[in-house]
Amino acid sequence: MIELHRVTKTYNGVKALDDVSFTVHPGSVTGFLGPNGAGKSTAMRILAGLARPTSGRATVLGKPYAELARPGYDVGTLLDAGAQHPGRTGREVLTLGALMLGLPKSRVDEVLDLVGLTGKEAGRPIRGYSLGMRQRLGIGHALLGRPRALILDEPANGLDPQGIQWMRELLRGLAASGCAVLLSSHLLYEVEQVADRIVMIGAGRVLADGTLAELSQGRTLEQTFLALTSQTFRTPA
Ligand SMILES: Nc1ncnc2c1ncn2[C@@H]1O[C@H](COP(=O)(O)OP(=O)(O)OP(=O)(O)O)[C@@H](O)[C@H]1O
Repeated sequence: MIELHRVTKTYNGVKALDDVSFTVHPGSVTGFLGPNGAGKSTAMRILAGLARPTSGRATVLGKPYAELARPGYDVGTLLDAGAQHPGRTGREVLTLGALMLGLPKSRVDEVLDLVGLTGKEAGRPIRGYSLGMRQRLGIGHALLGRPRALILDEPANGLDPQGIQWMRELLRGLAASGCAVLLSSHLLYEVEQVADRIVMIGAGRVLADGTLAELSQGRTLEQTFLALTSQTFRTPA
């Protein structure tokens, strides 16, 4: 379970998150949607222990990230696919991750296979990777410890249609095995295909939280999104 309970985050007096609560249950893919600057990354960074809430509580499997005894086994995160050192190879990144978790080297090959990176690609420095390859590597890194919760910030960016279909099946499979998946994206059609629940935020506040059917009521997710978020845009003076 991934949970935010009444989380507020203030940067220099500006509320990036304002009393935000939602829950991602085991066995579900929850799409986390909102316009640019709505607060999605801030919420995910707080859940991953990279930022502190100004008030409220953020937990994964019942505990704040910093209190998890085995974080790499409990939660996998992909917050910025570009965050790896460009001089490292994909295999080196995964091997370092596996070493940190005490996993055998064979797990690196399993994960490469899972995310569809070939041995040749894995042996190349990341600076030569396409965005889609970086995303695949980042997803693989998040999955190394077979975590029970996944926090993925825009993982579909840069994936080609086959890659998007692959990710859809991967995330559905992970949810079917009991994983709680929180997935932010601006690709509304894709979210519609993969998510069973949606949390929509705008200007730091939760605008909607429910199943796709509850939110859409016969409309597309895009129509629902535009209707709900239009009030959160500021009109230029
Ligand atoms: N470190 C920071 N310092 C100051 N303000 C910040 C910081 N991080 C985020 N913000 C502000 O918090 C608000 C929410 O930003 P955030 O990156 O969480 O939005 P987002 O929904 O992830 O946007 P996007 O879809 O563009 O990635 C924005 O107004 C942003 O400028």
